[in-house]
Amino acid sequence: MTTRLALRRFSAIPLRRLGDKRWYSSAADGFDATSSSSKAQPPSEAIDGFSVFPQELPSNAQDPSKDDFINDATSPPRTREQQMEYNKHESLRDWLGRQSRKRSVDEIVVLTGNIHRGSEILHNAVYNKGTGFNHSERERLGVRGLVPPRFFSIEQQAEKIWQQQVVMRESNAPKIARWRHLQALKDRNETLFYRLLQEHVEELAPVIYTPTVGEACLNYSRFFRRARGMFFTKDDVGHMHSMTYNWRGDVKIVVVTDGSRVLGLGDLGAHGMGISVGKLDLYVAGGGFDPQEVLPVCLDVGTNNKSLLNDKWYFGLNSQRLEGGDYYRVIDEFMRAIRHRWPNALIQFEDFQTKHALEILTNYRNDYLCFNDDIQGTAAVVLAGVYGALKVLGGKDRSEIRKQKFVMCGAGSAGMGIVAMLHKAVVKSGGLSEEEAYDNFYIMDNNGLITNERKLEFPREAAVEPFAKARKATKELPDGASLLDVVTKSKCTALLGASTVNGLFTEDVLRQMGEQNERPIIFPLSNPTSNAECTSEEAAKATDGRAVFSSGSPFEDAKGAVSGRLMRANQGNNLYIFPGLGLGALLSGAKTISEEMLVSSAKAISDMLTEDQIRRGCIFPLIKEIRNISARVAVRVIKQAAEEGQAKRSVVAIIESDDEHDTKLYKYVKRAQYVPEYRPTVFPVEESRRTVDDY
Ligand SMILES: NC(=O)c1ccc[n+]([C@@H]2O[C@H](COP(=O)([O-])OP(=O)(O)OC[C@H]3O[C@@H](n4cnc5c(N)ncnc54)[C@H](O)[C@@H]3O)[C@@H](O)[C@H]2O)c1
Ligand SMILES: O=C(O)C[C@H](O)C(=O)O
Ligand SMILES: [Mg+2]
Repeated sequence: MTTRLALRRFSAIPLRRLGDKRWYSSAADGFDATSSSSKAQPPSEAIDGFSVFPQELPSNAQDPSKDDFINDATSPPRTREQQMEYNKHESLRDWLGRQSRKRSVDEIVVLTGNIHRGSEILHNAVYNKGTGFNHSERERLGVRGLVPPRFFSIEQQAEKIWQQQVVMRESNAPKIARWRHLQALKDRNETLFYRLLQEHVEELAPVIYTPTVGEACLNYSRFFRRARGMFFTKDDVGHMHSMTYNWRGDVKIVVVTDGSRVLGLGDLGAHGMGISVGKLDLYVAGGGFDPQEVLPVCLDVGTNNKSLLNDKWYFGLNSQRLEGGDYYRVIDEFMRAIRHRWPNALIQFEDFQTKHALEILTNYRNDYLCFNDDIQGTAAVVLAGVYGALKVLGGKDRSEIRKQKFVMCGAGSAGMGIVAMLHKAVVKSGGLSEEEAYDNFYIMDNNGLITNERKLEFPREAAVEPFAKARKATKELPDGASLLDVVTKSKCTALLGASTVNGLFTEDVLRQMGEQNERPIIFPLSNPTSNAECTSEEAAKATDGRAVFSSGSPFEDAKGAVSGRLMRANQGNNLYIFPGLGLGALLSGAKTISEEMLVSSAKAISDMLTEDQIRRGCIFPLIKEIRNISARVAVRVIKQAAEEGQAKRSVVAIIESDDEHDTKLYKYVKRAQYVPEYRPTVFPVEESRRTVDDY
């Protein structure tokens, strides 16, 4: 305390950004910052005349509405342009010298929070830059001699790691080996990891996310190296509030799973952590969230997966899943704990089994900033895909959705989320009543076609009920009718799969789709690849390349067997939605996620398609554009929030400012996106006494 007071009196640097961090000083400076002794010396008496002063590393993801976004030259480089400039130089002298030979400084700020010096910095993935520490940082942080002598910029480092990935790709190394290579990088240098991911997102998304993340989740206990995220278990009930304080820093976004339905792989218990981590990697690389502000969570409420329970290395609780009230108590305490600690954080529910997913969403969606990715994110990406497909089909506008007849294979959280949103879109397109619009949908589950004769289990199948009621069983299409019969007799135009059943779209079924449609819409959405209802090759072969194809996991474009026509293999994965939706929701200041925000996200995506892409059969913009796609989605979400009266004043002011507000909002969002750039750790402030040549 006394030390702090001393600091306050003697330091030329304002303390306002210190927060509750302990400040740090090295022994070399002649006093121990952590001591409460009144003998502590003020920084101005540090032996080399410079104070060593802790602050948080400045993020370059900013609240762009704040005035202090633009720095003056004597505060740490915060904007990404300033940080990039700083990082080009091998020492402070070099950096300052280039700015102005006459520049003088008073203090040196060491921006490494309350962590220690030397090897501890090198072993901290947040601060570590490896060979990227410039000479001044090496000196000040006590890492001189602990890293190889030569300085490499982040661009050079990224190029080196990328070359290793290319070698692995070219030597057909398993994707999981590439996943491990990247996780190891993340464990030692997060900034470089995200830099690489951002630069090569098209090739690396399938490595760190779907489908490879599925394989990683299957073996997560064995792959475990370094703790990531937070686990809350059933044994933590009563302690969750306090546990959230074990997590450092501010959190803007939480992805939480209970591991009960990981992709199409079923109950993977505590291994579900892998999916939360993978989603958040895309929030960072694709959405522009600061990696310091994301929190992956796995709720370990047990598992019913026998092989995990019998696996002596399984790292989750060795017990059966909680059910009923006990289960919902865990969820509720978790939700309250998060809100108590980080009141503005967005919570994404991920991979909860269908029997709980809808109920959890219903319980919290009106009071918390939250959404379910599998129900809502998936629905929005499929709606975007259908709008994109209408363009490829030459439709004149979105209202043509009402002419489509959909067969949905899978009546789980994904399938029912999709049809609920498509049904609303059909009704909104005009011309059909709610009742009439149900006729555009045929829902199937493992027992075949679902009709009014089906006995539904409530509340689990409540979402199915209106579709079931409206589909009267007939002699032609009785309850339980087969997929081939349903496809043939319904004359459907679109075949969607969220069934988890690999090969469900058989050659007969695909061929029939091709016979009854000039351009059949075929979406095998189940993940990972091993669960897809069909491959791109199968769809292209059976339809001679005419299908408008989109799968949950990535496939290669494929050629029709007769004409050799190239069929575009789009990837219809909710990765197009969640990063931008989250970004928009948080930047707008919204308190809840509305259905209309999701619909706006879908429209934003299909609006981005270019004529050339449409000609080539693309129904989504390219994944390599994901940061811009996310920014476009965020703009629509912000505007929707404003329309609902949910947006904060500063963004409403932009919207009301003039006709150019879309461009302004876009810039606003882009400025808020974090860019993986090394954050300066050592920085001079206050021009007064010393000149550059003094150090
Ligand atoms: N592409 C994406 O972005 C995305 C998003 C979410 C979910 N998914 C995938 O969707 C799949 C389903 O997820 P869920 O949460 O709804 O799972 P779920 O297990 O709750 O639902 C699966 C449904 O498929 C039905 N089904 C099983 N066999 C069938 C068959 N032979 N014919 C027709 N239906 C059959 C089941 O009865 C059930 O209704 C998963 O593989 C998941 O990875 C993809
Ligand atoms: O995780 C994905 O790739 C998409 C989706 O959330 C799923 O559960 O399959
Ligand atoms: Mg999911």
